[in-house]
Amino acid sequence: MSATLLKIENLNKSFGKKEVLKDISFTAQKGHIIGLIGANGAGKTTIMKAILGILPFNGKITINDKEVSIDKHQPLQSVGALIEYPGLYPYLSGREQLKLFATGKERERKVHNIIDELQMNRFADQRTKDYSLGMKQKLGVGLALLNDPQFVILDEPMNGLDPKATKELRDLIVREKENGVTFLVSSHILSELQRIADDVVVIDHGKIVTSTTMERLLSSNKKYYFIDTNNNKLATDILLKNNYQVENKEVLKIPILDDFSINNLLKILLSKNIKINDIKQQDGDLEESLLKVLDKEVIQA
Ligand SMILES: Nc1ncnc2c1ncn2[C@@H]1O[C@H](COP(=O)(O)OP(=O)(O)OP(=O)(O)O)[C@@H](O)[C@H]1O
Repeated sequence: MSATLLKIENLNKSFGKKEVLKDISFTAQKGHIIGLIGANGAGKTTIMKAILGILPFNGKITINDKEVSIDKHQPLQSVGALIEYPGLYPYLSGREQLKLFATGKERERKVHNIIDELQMNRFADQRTKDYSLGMKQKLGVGLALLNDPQFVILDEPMNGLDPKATKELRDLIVREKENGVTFLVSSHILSELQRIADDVVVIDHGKIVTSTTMERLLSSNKKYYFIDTNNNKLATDILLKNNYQVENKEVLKIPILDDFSINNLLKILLSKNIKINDIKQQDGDLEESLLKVLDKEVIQA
């Protein structure tokens, strides 16, 4: 059996004359967490709706090698999803709604487990009309995970969650992944998914900009030395003359490239009587580099 759970080939979608998805192709391997990253309006929700067969599209989508479309929903039986805002019944409690949607055997156990896992005990018996955005979001995630799905699609699940709830949700996703569940999780904030996603698909204006592993994306992030001296202007001039790159001249910001040697750099500065006040190493801001990639795409488009 193939290790590919989801396969999307040449997915195109227009609303009227507006092309919203342009030739999207990617796969999700079983047991992986795939982060779908893109700014608001990039097309994340539309991709998810296409996978769930709730809108017509051009192209081919398969789950476990079985085709999904607006009128082929059979492969979706083992799929759980939270798309946009969870549709909740305001006068039912969270527990009642979970009971309503629990299927198969052991419904009580499923409801009990999910309330426990998501730490919803405190508010599970309140009517959802009184829930905060974060509580609604948790219940929405609970509904998506309720029936022991093989594949879970979560659209911006961290929306409205405080840092503690965000961490709990991240931990839950990772635990479920360890049980073999596959996830497609969207966010417009890379750092929300940075620690959990195995693979990442970055989309912008309906096109894939990058599709790679999270590890590779992170390793493309530059590292820098930040050096403060008694004369940063002079130190910058000296380093530029010696073919170093210096990105910021207030405090010297020097990218660490392949053949970089901090010893050689310091030797040069010390030989010119420059005094080093401070030196530290730091990773670049991945979010920032990603935005640069996206900006370039926008300019080229
Ligand atoms: N039913 C619709 N009719 C017309 N345009 C639509 C429809 N649904 C989505 N769009 C447009 O498609 C584009 C992609 O929307 P989509 O909701 O997929 O983006 P997104 O990446 O999920 O963004 P967000 O995080 O803001 O939801 C947007 O320009 C949106 O306005």
